[in-house]
Amino acid sequence: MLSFDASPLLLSFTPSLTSITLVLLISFLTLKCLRLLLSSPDLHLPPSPWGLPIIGNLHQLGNYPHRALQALSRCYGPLMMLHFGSVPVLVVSSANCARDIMKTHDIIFSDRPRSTLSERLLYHRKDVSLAPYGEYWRQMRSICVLQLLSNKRVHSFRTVREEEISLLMDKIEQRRLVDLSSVFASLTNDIICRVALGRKYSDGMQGEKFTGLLADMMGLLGVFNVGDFIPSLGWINKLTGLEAKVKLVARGFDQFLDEVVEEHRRKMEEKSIGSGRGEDRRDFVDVLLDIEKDKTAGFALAADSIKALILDIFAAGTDTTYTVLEWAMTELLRHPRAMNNLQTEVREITGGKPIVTDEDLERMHYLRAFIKETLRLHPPIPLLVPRLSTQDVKIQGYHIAAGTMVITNAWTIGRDPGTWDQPDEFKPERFLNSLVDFKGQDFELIPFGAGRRGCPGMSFAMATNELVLANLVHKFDWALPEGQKPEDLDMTECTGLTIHRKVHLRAVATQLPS
Ligand code: HEM
Repeated sequence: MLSFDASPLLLSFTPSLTSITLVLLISFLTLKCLRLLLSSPDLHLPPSPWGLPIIGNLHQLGNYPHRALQALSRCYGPLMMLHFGSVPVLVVSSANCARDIMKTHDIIFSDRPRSTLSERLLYHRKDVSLAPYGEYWRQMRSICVLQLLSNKRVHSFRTVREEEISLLMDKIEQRRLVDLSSVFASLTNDIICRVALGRKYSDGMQGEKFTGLLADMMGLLGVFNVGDFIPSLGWINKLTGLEAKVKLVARGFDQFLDEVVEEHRRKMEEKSIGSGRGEDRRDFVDVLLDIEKDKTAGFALAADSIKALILDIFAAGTDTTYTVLEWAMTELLRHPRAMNNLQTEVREITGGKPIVTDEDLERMHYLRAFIKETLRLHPPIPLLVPRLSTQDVKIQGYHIAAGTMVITNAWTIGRDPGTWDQPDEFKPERFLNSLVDFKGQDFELIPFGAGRRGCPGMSFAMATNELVLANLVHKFDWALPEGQKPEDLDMTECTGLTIHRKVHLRAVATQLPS
């Protein structure tokens, strides 16, 4: 090791030289202090709860980070700076601050932080949700929107929705006591499978494998990966078997998707698409293979990108949609008056028709208000999807550095007493004479996020949610299983990325005389 003894040098200094050095040193320090003082407004950081060495604030998150962060924001305000290990994390907990991030400075906050586990599952960010902000993301997102999620495309899938909902009604008719959580999960899976892959994958060995893989993937996407925040602890995943599980699921899905793509290629070669199937019968994989083949999109769509897009649609679209249905039915069973209002509206508008259709939905204002209230109190992804700042910026006078991860607590924002009357009460009526919507313009209600990275699947999800709920209350009366009172209904949330019920929702259906 190098050592340096300064004393002989100091002794050799003449007095005048020493004083010059001293003056220089003092001036240097004064200048440094002045610079610090002058620049201090730029370094005005958001308030931070006290953290621990190495782990920072991780110990304060608990099992339900959206709730823990709400409690912290009550002490530290709507903009807090936390540290998850070594990563600075800005937590946003008010509509005004969310507007600053997702509207005023949207472009600065349009990137996503890296997540090792998700990257392995989603083809190293070749999907849309996790792709870094830039040209690749723009192209992938525009393919998803144009080919699958636009209003026009969503409308074109109406037959699929109607057929699947009709099958659901038949299932319920046969059962009486219904595990609503399970039937909603299979319904949303089946709908997405049909529009994305061209057929259902819910039966037989292949179906079992697919649903198992999907459940595993959703679980893994919600796992908190300590190595992303404390790199020195990355080895823990090897020890716990998490890394092996991620590899297994990623490989399993890759094989499954290879088979799906192969099946589509074969059919294309047999010319079954051009001749036998009409334009609107083509599924998402067909469209992606067309883009790959004729390169009209102006860029090459690689095989991994195709698989990543398909996987993204399942990861982003299934659990979220069924979670809304699950909480909506939970709240209906807890609030008989709301159930009565909804049934009255649906039955009046639908008249004697056997099923509710898309046209009827347009006039169902209570249904819309009811779903908004469900999304306000139970946003399926309460902390949205994290963003990453790409440059230094000032938000509400605070300095936010480039590379800061941003978490927006939609759950807390939805329960802000400054915005809502009796914010913890379930009152759909609050939306009846209100223009507030969840489309990303009103920051007090942002279950789908907002701005450039806002959810492109909103219309797709709402088309299913509205039609399912309307049909369920149109055809059946609903009650809790015998002996269970509405006030006793277990409301425990599960942990993870998408917050659905911990305990499956079961209810008794009684068919109305037609
Ligand atoms: C009720 C159902 C849904 C909810 C609550 C929901 C919520 C969200 C949220 C919070 C984000 C992040 C937004 C942001 O960063 O500002 C997001 C992104 C996304 N969602 Fe949804 N989503 C739902 C349904 C769907 C469906 C059905 C699909 C597709 C079939 C979908 C596809 C996507 C995609 C691809 C992204 C990534 C967008 C990007 O990063 O550019 N979502 N969603």
